[in-house]
Amino acid sequence: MIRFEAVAKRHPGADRPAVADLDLTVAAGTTCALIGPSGCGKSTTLRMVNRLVAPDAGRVTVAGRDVADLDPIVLRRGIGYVLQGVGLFPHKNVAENVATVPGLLGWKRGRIVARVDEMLDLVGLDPARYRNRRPAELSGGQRQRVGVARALAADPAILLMDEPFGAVDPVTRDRLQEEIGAILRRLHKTVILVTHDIGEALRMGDTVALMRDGHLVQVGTPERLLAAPADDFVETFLGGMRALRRLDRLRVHERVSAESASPPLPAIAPEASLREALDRMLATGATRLAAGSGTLTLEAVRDAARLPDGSA
Ligand SMILES: Nc1ncnc2c1ncn2[C@@H]1O[C@H](COP(=O)(O)OP(=O)(O)OP(=O)(O)O)[C@@H](O)[C@H]1O
Repeated sequence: MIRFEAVAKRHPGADRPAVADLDLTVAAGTTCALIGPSGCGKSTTLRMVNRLVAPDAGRVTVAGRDVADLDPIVLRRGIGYVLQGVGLFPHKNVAENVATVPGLLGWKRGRIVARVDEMLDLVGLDPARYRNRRPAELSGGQRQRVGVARALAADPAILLMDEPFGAVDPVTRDRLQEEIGAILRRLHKTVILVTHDIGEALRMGDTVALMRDGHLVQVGTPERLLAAPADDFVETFLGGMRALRRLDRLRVHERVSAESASPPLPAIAPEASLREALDRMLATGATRLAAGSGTLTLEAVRDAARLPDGSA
């Protein structure tokens, strides 16, 4: 369990606190998604858990112990940390990257080799194919998978993820959210996930904590936030998500226009959701997709995303 008790932090030279009077509990084995506008204090909150930032007031406890009383090096070895797009050692290969913490912990070589392969399998990378590659020889999504494998290698109880999928394309991001989310649930990890993406927060979070100006505005299950937003700010923040859920429900064939596609366009199955169609458009840069014998336009997807009363 991770607990923030009346935690406050003002960075040196800043005119206002990055985090103010924060109380938050993340139950063992659950994922808490921290979300809110840029600069609201999410990363500062996360970095107080592994002591990259020290609170000015209040305390942060892990499994009941104040992190301020723990040796930061020992503390960090027990916490996996995944960052956006970076963090892999560029001159080390995939296996060496994944082996970092087990190596620091003095594991025997045979155990490390077996663990590296196990972790690569876990995150969906064939060890034989990928273990000797350098990070530069991987796609963005594969790099993020290696980042997760490395963070989990020494089997930490806690994982801190700061915009872990922020640098990958939307289609890959969706897949990573599903797969990594399932792995973390299965392994019963206690996770704090910082994200800008409300879809990611609602998909991966057992609880979602919405912050604004250093304060916690609302915390609860995704269902609770959607059903009973605490105020207009939460409502507005969730508005985008409502539109995406609407696109999830509508099928491409419901919005296709009869005109045939020429010149050749990227194709989408008529049975696919409009959300998938939007992702395809974002990934390919195309504003029109071929769907069966018709065409789906970005305009049609935009129209569909609007709620009947026009509020989204
Ligand atoms: N090292 C620092 N020194 C001074 N001010 C800082 C420092 N780190 C963060 N801040 C300020 O503290 C506030 C909160 O920053 P923080 O990075 O926690 O927000 P965030 O919600 O994670 O933002 P983003 O979503 O843009 O990453 C911001 O106003 C930021 O400018």
